[in-house]
Amino acid sequence: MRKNDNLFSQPITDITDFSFDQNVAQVFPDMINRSIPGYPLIIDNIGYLSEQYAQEQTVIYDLGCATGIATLSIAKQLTKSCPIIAIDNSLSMVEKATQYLGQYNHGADVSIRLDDITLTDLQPASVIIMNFTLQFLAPEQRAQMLAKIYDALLPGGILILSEKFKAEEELPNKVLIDLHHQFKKNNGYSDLEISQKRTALENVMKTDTMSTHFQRLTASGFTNITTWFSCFNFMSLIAHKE
Ligand SMILES: C[S@@+](CC[C@H](N)C(=O)[O-])C[C@H]1O[C@@H](n2cnc3c(N)ncnc32)[C@H](O)[C@@H]1O
Ligand SMILES: O=C(O)C(=O)C[C@]1(C(=O)O)C=C[C@@H](O)C=C1
Repeated sequence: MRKNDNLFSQPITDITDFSFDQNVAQVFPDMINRSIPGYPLIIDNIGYLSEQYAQEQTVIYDLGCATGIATLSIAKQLTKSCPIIAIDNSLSMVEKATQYLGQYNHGADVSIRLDDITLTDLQPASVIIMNFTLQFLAPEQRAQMLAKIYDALLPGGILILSEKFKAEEELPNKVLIDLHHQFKKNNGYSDLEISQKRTALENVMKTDTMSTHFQRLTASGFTNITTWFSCFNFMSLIAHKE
């Protein structure tokens, strides 16, 4: 049963920075489904794209796997013989992911690791997923992370990168934020919940513009960058290594 996210429903006098602690891990599936437009569609297609681009006997990474929702989608759709390695640096998330993946008889070789993705070495891989994870790294760590991913990818490999983004100009940005907030309201979040969570995220989730994403990926060597999903201020793209 999915636990309802009401973490920000009561007035909080001193709002602390958002972190992926036990409280968040408990309600995470509900939180992410009600917060990111098109999340189930993104998850389905991550599984589909992973199966399409996976190369036999190479690794598939899910970096910042949280409770393992994308990992499971990959595991369910994969017909190739590829180990799936899901990594997160939150113990509560890794515990949840282990429990969640354990409930399914998906038949894939999945390992879930507690590790910091900025510090861990990556093995040669054909598919690397970062589904709303890069945005939680410090901005100065992001180019280095992408360079490491690019180095680990085999020719023909792909990165699937999903992010919340900001528009270049103030008014378009406001339009996207308003639409997102309306989406959250339609999913049962109050104005107070929306604003308190926004404050909690302010210091820890610094979003980039689409042009920053494209430029940084291109500078790392990626080609044929395609935004395959976009709704309000959320997007998912696929970037190739030739
Ligand atoms: C928004 S969640 C990702 C959602 C998940 N990928 C999905 O598809 O449901 C971001 C995750 O990244 C993890 N994370 C943030 N920084 C990390 C780091 N340096 N190393 C490993 N995991 C990290 C957090 O613990 C959190 O679980
Ligand atoms: O809830 C919001 O307003 C968000 O910005 C969404 C977002 C994300 O983009 O990852 C932020 C934190 C939670 O992990 C779930 C969703």
